[in-house]
Amino acid sequence: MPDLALLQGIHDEALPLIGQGRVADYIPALAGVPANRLGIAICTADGELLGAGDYLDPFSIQSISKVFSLIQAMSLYEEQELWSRVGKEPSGNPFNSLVQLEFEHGIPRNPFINAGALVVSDMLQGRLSAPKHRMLELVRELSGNQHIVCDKVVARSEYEHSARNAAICYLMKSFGNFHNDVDGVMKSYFNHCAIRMSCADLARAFFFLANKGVCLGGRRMISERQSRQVNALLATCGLYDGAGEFAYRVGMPGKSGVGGGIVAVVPGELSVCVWSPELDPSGNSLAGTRMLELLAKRLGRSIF
Ligand SMILES: NC(=O)CC[C@H](N)C(=O)O
Repeated sequence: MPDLALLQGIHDEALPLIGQGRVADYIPALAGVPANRLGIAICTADGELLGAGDYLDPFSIQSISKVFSLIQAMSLYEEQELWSRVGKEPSGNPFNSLVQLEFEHGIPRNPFINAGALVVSDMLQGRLSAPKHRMLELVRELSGNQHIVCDKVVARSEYEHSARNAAICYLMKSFGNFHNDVDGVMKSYFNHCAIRMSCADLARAFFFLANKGVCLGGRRMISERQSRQVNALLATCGLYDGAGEFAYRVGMPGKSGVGGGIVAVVPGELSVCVWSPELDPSGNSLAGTRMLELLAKRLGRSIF
């Protein structure tokens, strides 16, 4: 069982890695985040929360929001309709790559790269009257924290530097796989990415994937089968072109974001979130991955 001493030890061991990665700078508002932050929080099967380091500091969740968007789409669309517009395969390419999309006729490889999440956001736009608000409601319910908000400065900064994401949307539109106004969908997508949550919030929010689809508050968010499906996609596609390396080193379904957060789950046992803003070349938190690797090793856990 994880305890505070274990988490503190993992935190202290990863601390010297700070300085070896790079804070994301392609979104100017993110570049200003202090690089020396390091936090870890675990939510155990009985709902208890343990944390070490900066685990209560909110940060930009970025691509971690792609998991929340996917589960919204899974409850609004038939399985067949959803998966006819986005694939279930690892991309092996950077998260914001365009090349594969051209070859594959505008169908993104999976929902956890930008193209896939933008298609999912397009689908949500078609069914939800206030997508930004609904997302906040969802993360507040999942984490049990009513104070979670979106950072408008980060959302604006992303919008002002959105050429590549816009190109992805228009390329998909040219193939008939994007139906709504590009600007409107991108604004929702950036608002989702700019939500601020702490390791404690995210560890609690991902509890449902360790608990067969039922969240901490007791509500069923997705079916048990869907929960297994999401975990399978996270294990194969959650870390962009670093998914294989992450599976090898950590062995848990996980999702990273360029804000430096990574969430992971051991089904039936725990959900965990680590945060450290400096990233490796694939855009995954460098010290964060190390903390998860140490956790998996110390607890002797892996889904493989
Ligand atoms: N990998 C990420 O976290 C990317 C999310 C970021 N908001 C983007 O669209 O580029």
